[in-house]
Amino acid sequence: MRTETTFATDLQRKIDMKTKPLGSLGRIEELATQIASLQATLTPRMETCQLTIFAADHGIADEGVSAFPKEVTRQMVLNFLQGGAAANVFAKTVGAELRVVDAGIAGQPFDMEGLLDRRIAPGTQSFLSGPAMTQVQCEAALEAGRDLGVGGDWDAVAYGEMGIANTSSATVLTHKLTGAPIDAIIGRGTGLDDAGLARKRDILTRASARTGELTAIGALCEYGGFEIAMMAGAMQGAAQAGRIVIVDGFIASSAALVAVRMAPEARKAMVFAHGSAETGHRKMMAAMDAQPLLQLGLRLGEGTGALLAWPLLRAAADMLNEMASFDDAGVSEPA
Ligand SMILES: Cc1cc2ncn([C@H]3O[C@H](COP(=O)(O)O)[C@@H](O)[C@H]3O)c2cc1C
Ligand SMILES: O=C(O)c1cccnc1
Repeated sequence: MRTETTFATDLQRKIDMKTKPLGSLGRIEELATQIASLQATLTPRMETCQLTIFAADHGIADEGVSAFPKEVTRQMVLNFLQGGAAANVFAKTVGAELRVVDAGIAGQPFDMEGLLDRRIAPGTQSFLSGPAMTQVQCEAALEAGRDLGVGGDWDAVAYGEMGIANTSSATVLTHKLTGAPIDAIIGRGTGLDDAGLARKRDILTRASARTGELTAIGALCEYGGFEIAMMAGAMQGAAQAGRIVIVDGFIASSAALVAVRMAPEARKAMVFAHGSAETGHRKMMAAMDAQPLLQLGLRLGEGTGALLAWPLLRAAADMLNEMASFDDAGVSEPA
């Protein structure tokens, strides 16, 4: 049996013998190394990708922390099901599958084809005055996520979200899990003006003062959302199944942070797609020692950035599998 070190040496040698100057494919070489190591093969498969969008509502939305009303969560889910959102369009562009999960949208359950029902409750409670969810709800959301993450036969999975006010959840979660001040993490989300941002800052500061230091699951119960908890569970499940997890922007990264704090091994499966325009995203990246692949100024969520990064993963695997070596091509090695 191949030991871990000979595998790593063989893999590096395979990359270095390709017809290119040493290291000249930069981050693509790093990606190839990550993918091949995760799949434990020198010929990894990276052909199929599925994006799951988790949708849920947030009690904290009623405090006026978003530029948009709560109903938009539900309206956007209809838009996903009709194929009209940015995530639908990009999924088509890059050849990825898309599915949508109701993790806890406010109001009555939908009865619509194409929507997976994993509803925990019709939205969380406002975390200004008490926990967003009970421990039982939190564990149910994590478990439903793990099930969804483990299932399927995709080479890579991407996770996105829809939930008005979920940048507020992501902000307080990151504050609690990294210790970075709220001020260094908070942003305008869907586009708050100065007065709106001041209000969001006040609400989140007061909400965060309710509790002291928290464990990852404790922070998730207090300040999370059902879509964030389910996403964190899905990331753990997919990582456990040895599948690449493409992490989207600000909200998805807060779920990744929760997942990694609960199960550090999950980090190995994660590829961070892009640097969100929401400033606090940098704190999350630093906390997970991650360098996002793309810088596109995105601040949408839905998994849009994750989808755009998917072709880079395919390119990395194709490089390993299809590119000629100096020997194959009869190209001279460096003098
Ligand atoms: C039309 C529309 C489509 C979206 N798609 C994703 N988001 C993004 O914005 C929300 C988070 O920002 P905040 O915390 O400021 O509410 C989430 O639903 C996120 O997915 C959207 C927001 C809107 C308005
Ligand atoms: O980066 C993101 O995922 C993001 C930022 C702002 C609003 N919604 C999503």
